[in-house]
Amino acid sequence: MATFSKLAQNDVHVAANVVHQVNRLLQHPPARRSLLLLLASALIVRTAVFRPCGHAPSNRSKEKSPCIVRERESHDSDAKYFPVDPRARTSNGHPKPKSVTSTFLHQLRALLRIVIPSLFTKEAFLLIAHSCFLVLRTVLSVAVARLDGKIVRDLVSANGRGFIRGLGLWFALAVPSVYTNSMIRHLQSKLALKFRTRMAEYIHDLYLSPYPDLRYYRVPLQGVDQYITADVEAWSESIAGIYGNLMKPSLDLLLFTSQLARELGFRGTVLLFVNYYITIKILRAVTPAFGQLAAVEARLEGEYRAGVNRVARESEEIAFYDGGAREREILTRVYLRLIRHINSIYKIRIAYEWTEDFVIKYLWSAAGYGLIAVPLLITRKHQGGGTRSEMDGVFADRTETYISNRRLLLSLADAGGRLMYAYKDLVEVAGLTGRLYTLLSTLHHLPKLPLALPGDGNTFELKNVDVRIPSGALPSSESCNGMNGEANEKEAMTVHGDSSTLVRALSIRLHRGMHLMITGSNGVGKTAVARVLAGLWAPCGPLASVTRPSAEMAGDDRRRPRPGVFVVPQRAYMVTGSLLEQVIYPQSLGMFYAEGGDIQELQEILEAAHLGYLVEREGGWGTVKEWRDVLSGGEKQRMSLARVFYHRPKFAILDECTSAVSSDVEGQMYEHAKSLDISLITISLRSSLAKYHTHLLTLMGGGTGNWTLTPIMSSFSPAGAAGELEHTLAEIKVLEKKLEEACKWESRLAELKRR
Ligand SMILES: Nc1ncnc2c1ncn2[C@@H]1O[C@H](COP(=O)(O)OP(=O)(O)OP(=O)(O)O)[C@@H](O)[C@H]1O
Repeated sequence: MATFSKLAQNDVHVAANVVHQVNRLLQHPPARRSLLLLLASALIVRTAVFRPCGHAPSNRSKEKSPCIVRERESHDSDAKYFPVDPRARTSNGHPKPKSVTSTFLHQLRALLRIVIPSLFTKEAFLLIAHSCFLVLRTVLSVAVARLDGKIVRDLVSANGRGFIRGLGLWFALAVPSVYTNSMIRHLQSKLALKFRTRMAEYIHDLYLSPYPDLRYYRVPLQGVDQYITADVEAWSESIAGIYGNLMKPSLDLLLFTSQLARELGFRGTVLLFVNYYITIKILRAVTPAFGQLAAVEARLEGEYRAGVNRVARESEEIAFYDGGAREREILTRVYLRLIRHINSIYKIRIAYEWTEDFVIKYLWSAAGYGLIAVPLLITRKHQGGGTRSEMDGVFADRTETYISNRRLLLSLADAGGRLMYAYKDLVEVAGLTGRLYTLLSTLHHLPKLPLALPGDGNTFELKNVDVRIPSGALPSSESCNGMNGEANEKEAMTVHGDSSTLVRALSIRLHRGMHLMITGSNGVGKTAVARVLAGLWAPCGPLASVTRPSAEMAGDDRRRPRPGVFVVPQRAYMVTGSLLEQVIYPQSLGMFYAEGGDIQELQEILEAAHLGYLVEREGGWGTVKEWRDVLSGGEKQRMSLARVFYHRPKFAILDECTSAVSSDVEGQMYEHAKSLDISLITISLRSSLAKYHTHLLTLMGGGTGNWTLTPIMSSFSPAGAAGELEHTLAEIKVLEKKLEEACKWESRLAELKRR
């Protein structure tokens, strides 16, 4: 115990001695106070920021959810910070990278609002802590420079005690110095991660918006995955780094210059600033457009990544076609374009880095020698003469001044170098900022879909709807007009023009219990009608209106809500996850169990979809596989139907989703859906399906936009209904042929008139 207390006393003594010596070293009370203040704040920050690994929160449920679904109002109000600036894009729609301009500052401000929403956030706190450590590091650097001079002075004047004391202080200063350096690195990484999380959450909220009128549908940006993954990461890292990279050398420059100015006098200080000016002029002249180069590199990376993703996604089809060589050729071309660009950046960098090295390392050092020589050679020349000990003292003083100033000048050169690197980084950040801004402004200005009119909740109605192909561009030119008044008129989707109208003035009204089959030849616009019904495409036309059935909340007889509309697309989609999650999609596993999930019910649903064997074959409900590859085409389609049985929507839109299923199984599934009180809207060319429907919508095509809606009489025999459908399809073909001929005659007539 006595030993411990002695050791403790020793520690206290050593610490007191260190503080005393540092105080003496700094000499100036304000500098001393600020150093102590910074050390204290460093310790507080250390405790607040470093959470020991063993101190994980005991109650996981108390953890903040990583997903913030933003309020609708904040989505809308944020849009004003992201105006679409056409000058920020190139002709092919890609963002035009910027140098450090006002556009960059505007874009940066808009993005920083997202990652640091207020001063009372953890991000702001981390930034302040980071700044404190940066200031502390500069103060410590000055102290080290002064101490360096002092140690050499003691050595030259053979002061053994002073030399030993200086060495002790050297180690004492090393402790806060290394601590400060590691904290700066740690805080920078933490800041980058925080920025990334904020930005990723914000983008996820916009990209996969839960609001029906903001629903994600084909963002008109090529390689959107590159923007969301690599660009967000690179931007966060760069922004967190650039702050330290700019602030630290700027602080160093200020502090070292002020320290040096005291030694160099007026003439030396002016020369120092002339040196800065010349350096900036030279380096600005040789700095290439790094921002533009970085943005082009990110775009080419995105194209290469998209190519690899496409091959992975469509691997089986490519293998069937034996298209490996062709795909390799395409990928190689994209890859070589990327590599050529990176190589050209390297080449451009050589000249820049050569100049930068020469100016910062050699020119600055030479200028430094010159500046140090000014007081030594000129100002103090007249100080010669005196006794030997006086001369020794003068030499010791000069050596101390020389060593301190040389260290300060070397640090100054280093700070200058880092500032130049930071400038280069800043220009690169400008490119990334431009790309992220483009993504966010595009997401904020995606054309909103007009909301459906509230009906009685059980009716599906289209009135005077023109079905047109949307351009997918941002709202700028002509738009669909007339839907739900002026507000929607402005916001509705843009269109290519009249030739894009697939169906004109479509009016259909479906009640529960009615089943509609939509037919017509390929490319006539059947799926387009489904898109308008589902709300993915805007209905066009001056008097257009849509009434959609509403969802039914869970009640006594139902554990889960019943959607108004559920669409099964042509291409079966399998989600990442277990077999169970395939059936309940888009519901989550958590929701399934929260509603008292019933596995027996799921098994019955699979039986109804003729997939009862699947659970045993695949090793249970929890099996996770790449279902897209594991299930056959027909199985995937039956799984899609199983989802319909699980959710039991009021209306199900089935877009040719049973084409790979045998007719008898298809029929049984249709009957089962009807027995669950689901009204069917089927898109199909299979005449055998007509018998399960009450109405037939036939799209004429041929550019006319015409359509017919006829009831399928229940008194008809199935064979009769099928016969009627075949007859209709044959008639459509004849009409289409006639229309084609009419077009030819029209152009011939026009030609004759011209003559
Ligand atoms: N996003 C789009 N951009 C441009 N054109 C589109 C778009 N979507 C559909 N089209 C065009 O609209 C037309 C109708 O397409 P749709 O998918 O509705 O046809 P369909 O009747 O369902 O055909 P199929 O029977 O072959 O499935 C087609 O000519 C198609 O090329």
